[in-house]
Amino acid sequence: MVEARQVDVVVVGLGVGGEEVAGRLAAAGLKVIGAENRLVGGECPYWGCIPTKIMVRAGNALAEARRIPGLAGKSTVEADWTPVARKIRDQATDNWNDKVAVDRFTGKGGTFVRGTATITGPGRVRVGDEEFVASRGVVVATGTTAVIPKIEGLSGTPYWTNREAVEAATLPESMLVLGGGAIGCELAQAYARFGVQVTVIEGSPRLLAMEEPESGEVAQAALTADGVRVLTGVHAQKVAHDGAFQVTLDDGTVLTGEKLLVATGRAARLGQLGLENAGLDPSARFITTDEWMRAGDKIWAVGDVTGHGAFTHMAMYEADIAVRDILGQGGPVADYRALPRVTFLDPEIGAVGMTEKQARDAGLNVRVGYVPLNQTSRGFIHGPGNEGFLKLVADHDRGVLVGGTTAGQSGGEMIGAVAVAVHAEVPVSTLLSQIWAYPTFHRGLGEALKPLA
Ligand SMILES: Cc1cc2nc3c(=O)[nH]c(=O)nc-3n(C[C@H](O)[C@H](O)[C@H](O)COP(=O)(O)OP(=O)(O)OC[C@H]3O[C@@H](n4cnc5c(N)ncnc54)[C@H](O)[C@@H]3O)c2cc1C
Ligand SMILES: NC(=O)c1ccc[n+]([C@@H]2O[C@H](COP(=O)([O-])OP(=O)(O)OC[C@H]3O[C@@H](n4cnc5c(N)ncnc54)[C@H](O)[C@@H]3O)[C@@H](O)[C@H]2O)c1
Repeated sequence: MVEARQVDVVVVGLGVGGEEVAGRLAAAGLKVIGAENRLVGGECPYWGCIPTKIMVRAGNALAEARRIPGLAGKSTVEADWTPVARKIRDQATDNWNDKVAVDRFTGKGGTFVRGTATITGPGRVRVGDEEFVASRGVVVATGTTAVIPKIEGLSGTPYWTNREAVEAATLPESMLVLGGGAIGCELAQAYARFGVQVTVIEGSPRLLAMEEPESGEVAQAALTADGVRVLTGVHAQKVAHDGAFQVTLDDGTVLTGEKLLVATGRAARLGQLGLENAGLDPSARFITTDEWMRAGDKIWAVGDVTGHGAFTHMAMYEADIAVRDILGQGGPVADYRALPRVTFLDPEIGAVGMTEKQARDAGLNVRVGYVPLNQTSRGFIHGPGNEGFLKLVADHDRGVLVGGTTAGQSGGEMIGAVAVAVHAEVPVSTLLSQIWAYPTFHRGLGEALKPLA
């Protein structure tokens, strides 16, 4: 072991959040060590958001072409995965090579260290043979990895997680998907649109269990329309693999599939990080932070690892707060009231803030506005492909929106308007006096607002 190097900050994990923190601090002139044991950029560019949205975009193009009959003539669609896999490999991920990202960081003046970092004391981090002492502190941004449930026979089989599903150069004939959350649903629809026979097995009574019940219904209808078999309220009891997978459910049904995708959630792996050496609890599910992303003395945490929502925009948001704190720049602190999220199905399901149930459970005087998209002018014009709804949740006592869902064509774009209203606490009365362009999808928000007056 060589003598410990004195630096200003060590960032552990250079995924979305860590890369942002490390790059900005280095650009500001601090002596920054960025440690990453896999690829700089993290899950989002290599196995998450970007490649999966390339798949979704391609699948949506196929679906739209298949809507031409009855709308505009005839179409013959022949799906081909090759350009999708090529774009992911050659353009999006550089064949899973992070040289560009490493250069981006070192170009800002940061020092990059490849390897697994562990915290050895307050402000101290070891990576391989090197030890660093950070005078300002350590930022933990180690993200999450796929949870693999304890199901008899599963371990040891060649099951897939999102990583293998993203890296696939060719598609299987069939795929069983364990878990009907965002990952399971998005990948199920994309694969199905390329001709894969997909079955989704979801343990809870509905898909997208964290969102509005109506969102789960829309997701289930959309997947079913694409030929996906959706099973809810059932659990896998046993998994076997003999070239193909057999999954036995708790009701005795046996399902077979060429591949098995495990998409049953993600977890922060805190046990191996040495958090106890910095006074933090390594057995916790997530790292607890205050409004400045401080987890303790001279230690910050940002991104998935804080448990505030596993989204790239959350990692970027928290990174910005930690950077401002470390540089003493002040500004707004963390505020999670208007957290937006989009499940990239067709139809897209945008959501922000509280669901109706969350608002009721919080004891608010709730009013709800709801409009099916196909009952709006634009929905009528657009069909086929006009499934979805707009739902707004208001705190009637304060006269503001606390949440909303925009499911439908451009649902992920529409949610922006609701997010502004929730974030800025625009009075419902002000929103009701707004002019909404005709005939847009978002004009339906004006209708959904009416019962909230
Ligand atoms: C299939 C999929 C699709 C997704 N789609 C979206 C989407 O459309 N929109 C969206 O907002 N979010 C999406 N997400 C979530 C998004 O990818 C994550 O929220 C985001 O990557 C979190 O960033 P992070 O920096 O917290 O963690 P990560 O990106 O996971 O980065 C953490 C990094 O730390 C490294 N690391 C861990 N431990 C150590 C250690 N001890 N030493 C050194 N390095 C370490 C890891 O290798 C990793 O590179 C998706 C996720 C998945 C899996
Ligand atoms: N578009 C996006 O922003 C996007 C896309 C993908 C992922 N993500 C992020 O990644 C996170 C992880 O995604 P995910 O889909 O893996 O997790 P998730 O927590 O959203 O969904 C996992 C689902 O698996 C089910 N489940 C758990 N164990 C099961 C079992 N043994 N059998 C059957 N079902 C089981 C759960 O009931 C749940 O519905 C998301 O919560 C989200 O924050 C975001």
